[in-house]
Amino acid sequence: MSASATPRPRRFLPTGALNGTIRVPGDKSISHRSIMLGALALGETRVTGLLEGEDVMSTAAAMRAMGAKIVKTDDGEWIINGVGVGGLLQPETALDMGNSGTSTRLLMGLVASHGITATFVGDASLSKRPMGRVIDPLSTMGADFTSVEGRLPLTMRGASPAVPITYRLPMASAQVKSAVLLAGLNTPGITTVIEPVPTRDHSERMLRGFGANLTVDVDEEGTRTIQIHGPAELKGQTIVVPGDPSSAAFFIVAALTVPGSDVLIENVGLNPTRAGIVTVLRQMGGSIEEVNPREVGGEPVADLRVRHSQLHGIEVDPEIVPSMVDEFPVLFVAAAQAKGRTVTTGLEELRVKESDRITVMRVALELAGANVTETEDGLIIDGTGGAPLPGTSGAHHVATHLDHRIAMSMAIAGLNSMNGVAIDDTSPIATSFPNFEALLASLVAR
Ligand SMILES: O=C(O)C1=C[C@@H](OP(=O)(O)O)[C@@H](O)[C@H](O)C1
Ligand SMILES: C=C(OP(=O)(O)O)C(=O)O
Repeated sequence: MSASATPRPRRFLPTGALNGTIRVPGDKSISHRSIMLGALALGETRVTGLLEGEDVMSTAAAMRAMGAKIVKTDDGEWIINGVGVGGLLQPETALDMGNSGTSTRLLMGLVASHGITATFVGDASLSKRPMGRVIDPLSTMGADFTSVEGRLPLTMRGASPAVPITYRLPMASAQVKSAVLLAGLNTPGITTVIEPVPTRDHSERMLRGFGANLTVDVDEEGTRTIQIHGPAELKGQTIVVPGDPSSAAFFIVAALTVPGSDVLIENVGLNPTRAGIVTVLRQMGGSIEEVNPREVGGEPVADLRVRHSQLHGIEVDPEIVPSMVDEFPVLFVAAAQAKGRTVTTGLEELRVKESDRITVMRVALELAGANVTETEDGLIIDGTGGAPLPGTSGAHHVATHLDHRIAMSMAIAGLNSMNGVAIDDTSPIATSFPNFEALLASLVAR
């Protein structure tokens, strides 16, 4: 059981209606990539709206350790001066990835085609997560790894020159796809990733935006073939990071489930490869209105007006899973308060996130009085029909296992409950959403 050095327990009490306007922080996936590509580009990259969560700061520290100059100005803009593709320096000490799978796997891709050696370390949660999924293709490209069973701590020696490969993804993972494409940046020739099931496409969009020669072909079955020509030359860009739909999801579910709520969430990224949660919650009867749709930083964005709604259970189509892979914990919270049964399948990837999100959410929701059955690849949830959940009682605390999404999901479960929901540790929330508790407080009537 993993816990922070100084855990911060908290009981999230019933709030009454949530009302007001909030703006969620920048998208975590886009923030990581803007720092990585800025650090590899020639010239200056300017980023506004960067998520300043711990995960993204781990990426920034690693890119600094490999030679990039990264500073934040007084007005909140981030300025990155890159080293150029091929120019990464050997880090003098181990790269501390904290809790961040995205930092680890994407940076392993970058190091794989540079002639440097790097050691990756992480916290107790990250040290349990499988890295074999990137070690396999990157070894074929010529990188060499030392690890115990493909887990952190791990040392890798990049290949120079690396060998271009054609790699068919064995699981739906944007991190694996991105690791191979990023390795392809400094690999002479054409590196190809074949993606049978589409996953978030921020890497492809941003690599093109920085000037890489990258093509995407989609066949009649929907299989995507992505090719990058290396070595690439990237040029510094100006980037505006849209708000994170994965962070917005907590407040969408809060507003839908707490009676009387009416909340406007501004600037939410709605890239179709990320917006599955909005589709599914609408299928469940949720009132989510898109206001002022527009484009920010090459990504579709809108403000979302969300009103309390009577939700009903559905069978969630497994095909939509990759476009909402991080939103299932909070979807389970919505399902626990819906009318009737919600069935989810095809969620095997949830078992290898910061925690096993299927088992951990089953245990957490049961502790809060919900009716949940665990299957091999999902949960079946019989909802209350809108009535408040009992909540956790006495000294019982939900165990979050160093997983920010478990902590935030169960915080939201507390808002429409009888006793509130007590959580063992809120500190992991800072990995992706440092002002989550402050934004929640701002929506509660005083
Ligand atoms: O590429 C990314 O930025 C991410 C991809 C997803 O992971 P997988 O690729 O492991 O599915 C997601 O869960 C993670 O939060 C961020
Ligand atoms: C899975 C997640 O992130 P990562 O893989 O970067 O740790 C997440 O943010 O839910």
